[in-house]
Amino acid sequence: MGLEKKCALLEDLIEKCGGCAVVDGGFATQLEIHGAAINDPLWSAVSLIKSPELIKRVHMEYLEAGADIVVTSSYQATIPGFISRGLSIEESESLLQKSVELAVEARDKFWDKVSKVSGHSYNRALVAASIGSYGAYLADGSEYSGNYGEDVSLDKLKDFHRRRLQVLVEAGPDLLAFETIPNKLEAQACVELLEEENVQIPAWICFTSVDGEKAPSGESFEECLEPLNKSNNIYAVGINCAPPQFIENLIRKFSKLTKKAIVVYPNSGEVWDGKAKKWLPSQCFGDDEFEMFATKWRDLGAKLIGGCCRTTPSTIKAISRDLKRR
Ligand SMILES: C[S+](C)CC[C@H](N)C(=O)O
Ligand SMILES: N[C@@H](CCS)C(=O)O
Ligand SMILES: [Zn+2]
Repeated sequence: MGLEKKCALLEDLIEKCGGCAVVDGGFATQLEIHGAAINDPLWSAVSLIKSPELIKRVHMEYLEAGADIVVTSSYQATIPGFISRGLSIEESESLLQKSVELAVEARDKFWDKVSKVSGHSYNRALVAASIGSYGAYLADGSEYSGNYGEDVSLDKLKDFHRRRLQVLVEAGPDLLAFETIPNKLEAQACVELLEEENVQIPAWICFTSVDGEKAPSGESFEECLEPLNKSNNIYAVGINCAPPQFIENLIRKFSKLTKKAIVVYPNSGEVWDGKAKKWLPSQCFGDDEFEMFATKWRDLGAKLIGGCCRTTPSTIKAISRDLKRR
């Protein structure tokens, strides 16, 4: 299936949802709720090695909550990351492939079950392969600073992303989700790579923001979106894992800067301490607040809305209930 047909699948889904599809919530958060130990350089991707069944369970929980799109467990899964754990290249690539398979299996199993129930309100979900930023791989919280150092060039970022992208694409997801991109250079690397590799799967690129105005690097979103707006591979652009109170302003800003669909899936408002590897308490938003926010974000034009870290299936249930109240 070519790029146009895959884009049409996503467009159909958004239409079936009444104009705004629901993305799932914090994947790592739900793993932890089930007791997974992810204080690890591979973070949530450590579960691909240790507990693949749990990954499937978490996908199922988000599907049951009403997610129309599930994001795979590959955010911090990288070939060099797995190799530094003693795995071979072949084993590393097969874990990346597995991340897509687990989500596809969960989606198919769930859809097989609910599609037989008359009057159900679910849609057949799509699977988005997560591609975390270079900063996520560094595991030092630099996805929130954008500070990759002087020696990180466009080519280095493309080299970092290339093989993982090829393997994930080969595994056949419906979408690609570039997550927590903190600067223009990496956004540009991702776009150029999609083109160079002739990828036929629509992608979204989401940035983080720590001030609600700019990318973490200090670059304006006008600059950051410039290479994305020109690309046919990019279906949507937006923000993930930033605090929810920033989102309204950022949707307004993005609507002036792009014709692409807008995707937002903020975290709960807590702040990641990259050194201590834990979430610090901060102004934190619960499910009821997310439900109210979701209506507002939809009315402002967002086409894909969900939650990121520290949100759970109950958050997604609240968002889904709200957005699908027709
Ligand atoms: C989205 S952050 C909470 C993921 C974890 C981070 N890359 C780290 O390893 O510290
Ligand atoms: N999708 C990621 C989080 C991105 S910040 C995960 O939970 O593994
Ligand atoms: Zn997150």
